[in-house]
Amino acid sequence: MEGIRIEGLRKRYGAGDTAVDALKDVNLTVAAGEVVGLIGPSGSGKSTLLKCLGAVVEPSGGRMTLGGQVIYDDGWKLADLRALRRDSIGFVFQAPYLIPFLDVTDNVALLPMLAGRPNGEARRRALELLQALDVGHRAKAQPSELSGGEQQRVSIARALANRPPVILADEPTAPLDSERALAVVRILEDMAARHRTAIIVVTHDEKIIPTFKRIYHIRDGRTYEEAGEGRRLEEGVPS
Ligand SMILES: Nc1ncnc2c1ncn2[C@@H]1O[C@H](COP(=O)(O)OP(=O)(O)OP(=O)(O)O)[C@@H](O)[C@H]1O
Repeated sequence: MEGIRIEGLRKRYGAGDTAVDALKDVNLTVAAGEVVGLIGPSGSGKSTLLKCLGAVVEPSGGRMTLGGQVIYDDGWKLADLRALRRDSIGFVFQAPYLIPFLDVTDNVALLPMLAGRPNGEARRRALELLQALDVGHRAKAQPSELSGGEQQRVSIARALANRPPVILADEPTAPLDSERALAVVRILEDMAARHRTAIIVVTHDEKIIPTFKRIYHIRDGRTYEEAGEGRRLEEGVPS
């Protein structure tokens, strides 16, 4: 399938007496065009799961499919993990991590340029995305001249710049007020639907948790799907 499918994923750090089983049995699917929430207490394995999905950390077993491609099946199935990270996965973090000495357009155009796109084409695409995210008027500004919400929208544009099939967002709304946090989620949902991107949002943020149609909980290295549809259905059931 397109999107993300994770089956029986495991990750053990270290060996012997000091080994830590950070992921014991993770099962999760995100369809192309869908945004799901991932919630879990500190130490439950969220960061480890994102690092495995982002091909930053090697799992110990199980299977992961991204954008229709098996990337891990009891071992990496791709020789070039850097190309996978660059071309297939967009990252959005709690802090926007924009490059301070590049203007907003070049922050977004940088990855496509590194992937070999001509500069003019990469900048045009960057501008389109910035406009779609309502920060087109700030295209020539330096990151330091932007508000926190504007910087986060630029970082979402950057994550979308290579049209990745998958976006991993780690606490993307933590520093934002309610209105801006909800706006970021709406943008992610809109972008997922428009570009058929599968998006996982790791969050503790009570402001945005009720907006997810589907939620996975992770506890002690195991995932559980919450009956998110049920919450909506309950609301819709006449009393
Ligand atoms: N590099 C590592 N070496 C050994 N153990 C690790 C390593 N990274 C994480 N762990 C352990 O794996 C478990 C899961 O950690 P992880 O960072 O994935 O949790 P988390 O849910 O992201 O937590 P938090 O919300 O606090 O960031 C924890 O017990 C942690 O101590």
